[in-house]
Amino acid sequence: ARGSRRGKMTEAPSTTPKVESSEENSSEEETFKILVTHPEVPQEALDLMSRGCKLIMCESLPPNRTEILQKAKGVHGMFWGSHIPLDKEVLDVAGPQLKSISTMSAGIDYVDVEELKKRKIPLGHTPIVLSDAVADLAMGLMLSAARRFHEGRTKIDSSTWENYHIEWMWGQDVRDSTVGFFGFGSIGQAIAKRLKGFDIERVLYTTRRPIDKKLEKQFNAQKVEFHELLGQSDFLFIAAPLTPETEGIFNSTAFPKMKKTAVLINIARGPIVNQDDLYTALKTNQIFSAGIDVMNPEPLPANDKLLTLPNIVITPHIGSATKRTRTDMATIAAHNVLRGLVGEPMLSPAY
Ligand SMILES: O=CC(=O)O
Repeated sequence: ARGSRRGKMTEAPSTTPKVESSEENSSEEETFKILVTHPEVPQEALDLMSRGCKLIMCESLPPNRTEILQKAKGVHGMFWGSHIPLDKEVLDVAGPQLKSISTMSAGIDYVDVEELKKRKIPLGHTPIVLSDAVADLAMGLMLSAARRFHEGRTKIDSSTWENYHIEWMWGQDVRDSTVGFFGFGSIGQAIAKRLKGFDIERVLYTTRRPIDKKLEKQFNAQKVEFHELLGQSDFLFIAAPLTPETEGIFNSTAFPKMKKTAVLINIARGPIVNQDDLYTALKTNQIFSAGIDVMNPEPLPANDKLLTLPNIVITPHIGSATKRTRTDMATIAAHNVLRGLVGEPMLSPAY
């Protein structure tokens, strides 16, 4: 079911989760306990999990590591609804009966995956289902950075609407452009699909995973080296996971290789970009503009220097923030946890 985008996400595991127990009628101990690390998990997901299991709900907002650690002891499953590090300490506190975890996110950079693998604990996450929502936002960031929405608003606010200048507020055309993707997975492809209506010239990409030749053809996409992606893209989307290899790769070495007219869009993870270097690149017009939904740190302090720049559009990490998408993510995560508890393959396993 990996890759399923709609419909299939409501498949329940074939058996009702039950703890194997030698004693009859020891109902308390026989019920699987699932830690839910966030108090606002959509009800649909809670209803699914509470059918056969006991939910241990965390109540703090923002989610609080101390509370999570206090409540983790003895649970069999974890619905990890917060981006708090899921590491060895959490697993040690929980204990050896822990057998199933799912995040409610596509990115799992805050999870110690090696530690989970070592303990043979299956991990689920929720990619694919959010790709359309994230791609919608990416298109918004692209257009608003290319056509200077943020700066335009400040011109109105400050009564400096000077459209008597012929060259006033000129932006970048999307038509006939070369669009580059740093990472061309489900989100990158959803963006490329949307771009089909914009008469772009071609698509370039770099990726860890090989891309199906059919997909390359469908998007008229060509795999290139990173330096070519930088040098040739008019619009460059960052749509890759944060890993040791991608961390800080957009830096003071990369930006000067980009076109002065280039627009950079980041809907992946903030630390893939060296933010001080991005500031300099925008301030000194090494690149034209940027649109970012992710940054470092999050939340971004209100006095961050990035916010002083006219040529950046910033949204507060809302790529998947629609009712339907978040509800679907929660539902899939719940199924992941339930399936892991009964030893069935998760809907969207992380490994
Ligand atoms: O950033 C959001 C996610 O990884 O789902």
